Amino acid sequence: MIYLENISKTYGAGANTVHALQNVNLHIPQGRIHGVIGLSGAGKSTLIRCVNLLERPSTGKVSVDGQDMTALSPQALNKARHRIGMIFQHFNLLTTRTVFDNIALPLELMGETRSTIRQRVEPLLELVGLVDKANQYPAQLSGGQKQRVAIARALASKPNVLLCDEATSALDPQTTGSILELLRDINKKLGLTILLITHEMDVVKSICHRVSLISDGELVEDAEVGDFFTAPRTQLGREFLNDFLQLEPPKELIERLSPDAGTNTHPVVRLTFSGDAVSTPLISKLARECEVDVSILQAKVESIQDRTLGLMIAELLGTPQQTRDAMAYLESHQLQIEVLGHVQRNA
Ligand SMILES: Nc1ncnc2c1ncn2[C@@H]1O[C@H](COP(=O)(O)OP(=O)(O)OP(=O)(O)O)[C@@H](O)[C@H]1O
Repeated sequence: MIYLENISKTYGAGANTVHALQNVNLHIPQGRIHGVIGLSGAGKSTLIRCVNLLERPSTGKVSVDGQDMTALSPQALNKARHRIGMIFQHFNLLTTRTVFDNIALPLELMGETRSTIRQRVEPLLELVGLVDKANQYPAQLSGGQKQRVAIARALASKPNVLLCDEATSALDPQTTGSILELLRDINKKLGLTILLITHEMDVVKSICHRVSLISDGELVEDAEVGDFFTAPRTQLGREFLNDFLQLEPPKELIERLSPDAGTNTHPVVRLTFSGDAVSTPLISKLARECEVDVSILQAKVESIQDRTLGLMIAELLGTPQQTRDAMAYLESHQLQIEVLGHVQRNA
């Protein structure tokens, strides 16, 4: 449905050149909800704006629904954009128009008659739960209601793709939840393909099927959400995950952590379990079989779509040989182990 092939985007020139996107390849099949995450300035907005050519890529090809967007004439591009709705962080509603008239705007621009417009807008008001607000103005609405109007407006021209540019970033967590619920509902009911960019892992966890991680203009991960949350492949992916899970060693322990293993130290490890490992009593088995003591400092279990993810920060207490055996044992049971550092025994 959406294909980005070798997309690069450069802003400025000479010493001011910014490589906002570099050789990005991405395929989003029809009916999927795809999230793109990344740090501020990574290139997320540029990426999403390249899909409907609000930004024209410097090189590469963008196809949506079988159409090569980069090859279209201005008129044909305008028409193709009717099939691609977009919503924004700050809603972008016209303050002088009522809710009804905001939703009607794209249809007016398409030259539809008043009766066609009414027939189209009324079910959309129903879909987004704003029938009773039809004659109100944006200033009279909450942030969540404004975003509902923006969603209805984006759907007015019957698009088959919806682009969401940080659509929930200006909303409180509860309202975010209700907007995500609405997007999920629309995705199911209308079979709409949704591409969203966000810096919030919660958003990805809640509604995305697949996620891409972008860093300095490059796509560094692209995975099903369950896989990304259970086994991110890059350091940045792990940092996003750790921020989301908020599983860091206690502060006083961080201060005592040394990167080097000494003769009288033991390792502090972060363990990530998924699949069968979550429901297996591995830690007690580990203690018995490798004769190490395991001191659990923090632990958490998360459900991500159909997967369960367990996380733990623990100290492994034993002789150097015993702790090596323990780590080999854990690895052989498909746990991911990250050694956070070493602390002095009896410290
Ligand atoms: N019109 C522009 N002219 C020059 N540089 C730009 C322009 N738009 C974006 N950039 C630069 O391109 C890079 C990517 O920006 P972009 O807005 O796509 O990132 P982002 O991941 O969406 O960031 P944020 O989360 O902060 O919105 C940044 O270095 C930014 O400064």
